[in-house]
Amino acid sequence: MGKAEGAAAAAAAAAVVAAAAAVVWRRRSGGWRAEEMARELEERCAAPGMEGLRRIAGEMSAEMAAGLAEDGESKVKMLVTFVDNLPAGSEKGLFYALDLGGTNFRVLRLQLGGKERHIVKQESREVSIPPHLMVGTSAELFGFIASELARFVDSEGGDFRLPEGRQRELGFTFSFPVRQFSIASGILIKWTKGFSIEDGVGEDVVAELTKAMEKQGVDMRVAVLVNDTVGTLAGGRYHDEDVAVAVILGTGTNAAYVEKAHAIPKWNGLYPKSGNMVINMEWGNFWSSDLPITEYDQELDAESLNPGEQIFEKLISGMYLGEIVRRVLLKMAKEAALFGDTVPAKLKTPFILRTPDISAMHHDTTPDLKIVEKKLKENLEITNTSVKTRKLVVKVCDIIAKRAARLAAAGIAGILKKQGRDTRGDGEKRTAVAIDGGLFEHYKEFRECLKSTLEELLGEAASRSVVVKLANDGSGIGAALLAASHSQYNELEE
Ligand SMILES: Nc1ncnc2c1ncn2[C@@H]1O[C@H](COP(=O)(O)OP(=O)(O)O)[C@@H](O)[C@H]1O
Ligand SMILES: O=P(O)(O)OC[C@H]1O[C@@H](O)[C@H](O)[C@@H](O)[C@@H]1O
Repeated sequence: MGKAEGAAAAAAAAAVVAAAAAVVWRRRSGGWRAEEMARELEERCAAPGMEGLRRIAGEMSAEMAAGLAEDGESKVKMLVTFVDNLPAGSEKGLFYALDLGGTNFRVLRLQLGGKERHIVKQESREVSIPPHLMVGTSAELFGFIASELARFVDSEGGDFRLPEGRQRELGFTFSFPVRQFSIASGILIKWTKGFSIEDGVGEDVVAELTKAMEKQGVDMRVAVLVNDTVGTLAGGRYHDEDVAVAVILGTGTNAAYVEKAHAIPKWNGLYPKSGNMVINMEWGNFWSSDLPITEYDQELDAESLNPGEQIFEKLISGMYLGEIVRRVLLKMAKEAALFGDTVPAKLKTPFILRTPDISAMHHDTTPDLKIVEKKLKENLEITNTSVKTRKLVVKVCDIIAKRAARLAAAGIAGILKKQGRDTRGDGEKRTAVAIDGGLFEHYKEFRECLKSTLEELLGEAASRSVVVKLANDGSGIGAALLAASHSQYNELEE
C-alpha cells in the first residue's frame, strides 16, 4: 500500500472511531444532555418571571395607546370596528352568520325572539377549510364559502321564519386583520396563520363575498363585517353585561375590547351616541424585547408564511405550539440521541406534530405514559421509547404550553390596565373576559395556567373583580346578533 493510500486508510479508521465514540457519548449522556437542553429551554421560557410579565402587560397597554393615537404608531393595529354598541338582547328575527377562522369555517342561522325569548332556535354547520384554498385565489376561497352558504340556506326548515318580502341578512365574521370603512365594509390588510392569498390583500372582503354569493344565487345582504374577537365580545355581552374584553385563543390569537370613543385620537368619524367604540386590537402582532423568544421560535418564524410578523401569536396560538415542540424534540434527537442513534425521519416534517397532539400527551395520566407512547408511534413512527424519554417529551410540552399561557395572561392584564380595570377591589364593578377558541377550550393545562397567572398579575383584590369565562361559539352568535342590530328593517319597526 502506497503512502497516500495508507494515510487515507488511517483517516477513514480515525473517522469510524470518532463516530463510534460520539454514539457512545451521546447514548451515555443522551438522557442527561437532553435533560440539560430541557432545563435551558425552561430557563429561557420562564425568563420574564412575574416581573417580566408585568412589564409585558405594561408594554401591551402602552402599545394600545400608541395604536389608538395614530395608525402605524404601533405593531398592535387597534382597528376601529364601527361597532359602537353591543346587542342588548331585544333583537328579533331570522339572521345568518358566516364564521371564517384559521382552521374551520362555520355557517349559522338564528331565530331571535327578543328580550323574553332570546335565541328561539339555532342551527349551524362546521367544515374544515381545505388547505389548498388557504393558498389559492380569492375567488376560489369566497366561492367555497358562498357555495357552503347556499347549501345551508337551501336546508332552512319551516320553523325559521322570514317576514314576507324580506331579504335574508348576514353577519360575516372574518378572522383576519381588516381596515374597516363602515360596519359592513373593509379591506384585508394582510393574511395571517396558514393563509396566503395574494390577490385578496387590499380587497374589500364584503364585496368579494357579495360577488361570490350572487354567483351562487344567494339573495342575502351582509349587514355587518366583524372580526371573530368582536363577534365573541357581542356574543359574550348577550349573556353577561359585564363582558368588556374578548380574547381568541384558537388557531391564531387576538383580542377586542370596549374603548371610550374620546380615547381614540386617530378616530375622526361621527362621535357615537353610546360614547364607546369596540376596538379589534390584532394583538398577535405585538412584540417586546421582554418576550422569551428562543432559537426554535426564530427558526419557525423565518420559515413561516409571514416572517417577522405575528410574533406574539407565534408564541401563543394553536397553530404553532405543536410545531415549536417538534423543533425542540428534533434538536434533542440530533444532539442528545433522545430517540436513539438515528434521528426519526418524520420528526423533520414541519407541522406534523399539532397542538391537539401535545395537549393529549401533556394530559396523559397513565402510569407509563401510554398516550405519549402511542402519539410518538402514530405521528412520528418513534417506537421503543423509555418512560424516561416520554417524561422528557411531556416536560417540553409543559414548558411551551405554560409559556404561551403566561404570555396570554400578560396580554389580558395589559388590556385591563388600559381600561383601568386591573386595580378594582372588592365591591367594585365586575369585569368579565370572554375567551373563545379551540386552544383555550380544549387545553386544560394551558387554560388553568392562564387563569392562575392572571390572578397573580392582578393580585388578590383585583382578581376577585375579574372573571374569565369560556364563551363557546361566541363569534358566530355575536355576528348574527350584530347583524340583527344593524338590520335594514330596524327603522321600519321603530
Ligand atoms: N384538543 C385540543 N387541544 C389543544 N388545542 C386544540 C385542541 N383542539 C383544537 N385545538 C386548537 O384549536 C384550534 C382551532 O380553534 P377554533 O377556535 O376551533 O377554530 P379557528 O381557529 O379556525 O377559529 C386548532 O388550530 C388547534 O390548534
Ligand atoms: O379564530 P382564529 O382563526 O384562531 O383567529 C384568531 C385571530 O387570528 C389572527 O391571526 C388574526 O389576525 C385575527 O384577526 C384573528 O382574530
